Amino acid sequence: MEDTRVIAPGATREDDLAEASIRPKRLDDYLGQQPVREQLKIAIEAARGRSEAMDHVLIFGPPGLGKTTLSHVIANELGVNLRQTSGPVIERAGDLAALLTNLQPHDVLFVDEIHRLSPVVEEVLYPAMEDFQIDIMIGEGPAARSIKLDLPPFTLIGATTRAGLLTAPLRDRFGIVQRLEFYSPEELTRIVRRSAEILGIECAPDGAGEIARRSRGTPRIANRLLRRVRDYAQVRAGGVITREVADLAMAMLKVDAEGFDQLDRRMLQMIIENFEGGPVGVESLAAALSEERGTLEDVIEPYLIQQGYLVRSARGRMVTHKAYSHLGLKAPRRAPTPDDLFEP
Ligand SMILES: Nc1ncnc2c1ncn2[C@@H]1O[C@H](COP(=O)(O)OP(=O)(O)OP(=O)(O)O)[C@@H](O)[C@H]1O
Ligand SMILES: [Mg+2]
Repeated sequence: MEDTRVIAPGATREDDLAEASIRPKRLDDYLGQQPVREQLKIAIEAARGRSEAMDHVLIFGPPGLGKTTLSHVIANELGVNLRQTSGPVIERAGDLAALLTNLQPHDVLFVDEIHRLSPVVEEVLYPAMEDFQIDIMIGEGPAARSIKLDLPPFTLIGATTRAGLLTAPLRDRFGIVQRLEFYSPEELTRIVRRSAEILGIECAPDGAGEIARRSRGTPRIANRLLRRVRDYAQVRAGGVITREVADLAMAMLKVDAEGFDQLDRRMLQMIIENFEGGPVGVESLAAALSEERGTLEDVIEPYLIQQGYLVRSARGRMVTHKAYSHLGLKAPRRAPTPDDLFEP
């Protein structure tokens, strides 16, 4: 996903290049996500101890929280190879068969955007995950027949932005399901300080804290803001990132005190001004903002909801008092609730 917002959680090409050196490779460098790390540590050790392939893992969470990173970390810790592919790339059952039959025993097959697998490919995946077997068709027409192939035992790691997008039978076949949460400012501070050290950036603790607080709970954004603030510090402030320098740089980038940018604010403002604070359906909102529905649901909303600026109900999205005050607006005496739609 190419995006020009400085706080867009999706990866840009610049991110990919810059991230190569700072992306954690071991579990010890994968900061935060304590419960996830603890459970995986045990699963990894157990699999290694038994010399078996580890159970299949499903990782879900908003963009930029570390799904791809964690998959690589798992393979590294298991001491196996990782093959990477993604849901939309596997077009035919044969593509998947080729990937699976080329794995070494205990290897990791990482399928990004696993919710976008085609139904036909998904069917092939079920017996592969369950019994390490696939049925493939040989030949065409009347001579066609299906043969069973044994696969090396492997670990499938699937990543998706929302678990709800997966079909139930696929989801049920993962022994380990992990949800990544937004990072706390403290965790992000540690991530910023680690990245600064690797990149040789001089960053005072309060400077790192300021960057962390404005990173929407997302390591990818934290690392990107670090690079932008570094540029600013270098050109305007003698190279050292202090809190004041971070503040000035962020003002220039139009990232506000909560880490929201114009799109976040536009969305909250739109709900308030055009939809009386909500509830408004996601489709109407997407149309009004000229954004894709998926972008709102996967990228913009999760953090606004987690931070309590927005609530999602069956009737649509509503802003909270917090949103009014953040935008410097006076909230109606009672912020609307779904009950308002019913006659007394
Ligand atoms: N727990 C972590 N500790 C330190 N850095 C992290 C952590 N998680 C992620 N990062 C950093 O954030 C960057 C983005 O993470 P990653 O690419 O794994 O996100 P993702 O969840 O796969 O995103 P997408 O949904 O866009 O694929 C990584 O390159 C890495 O440097
Ligand atoms: Mg990823």
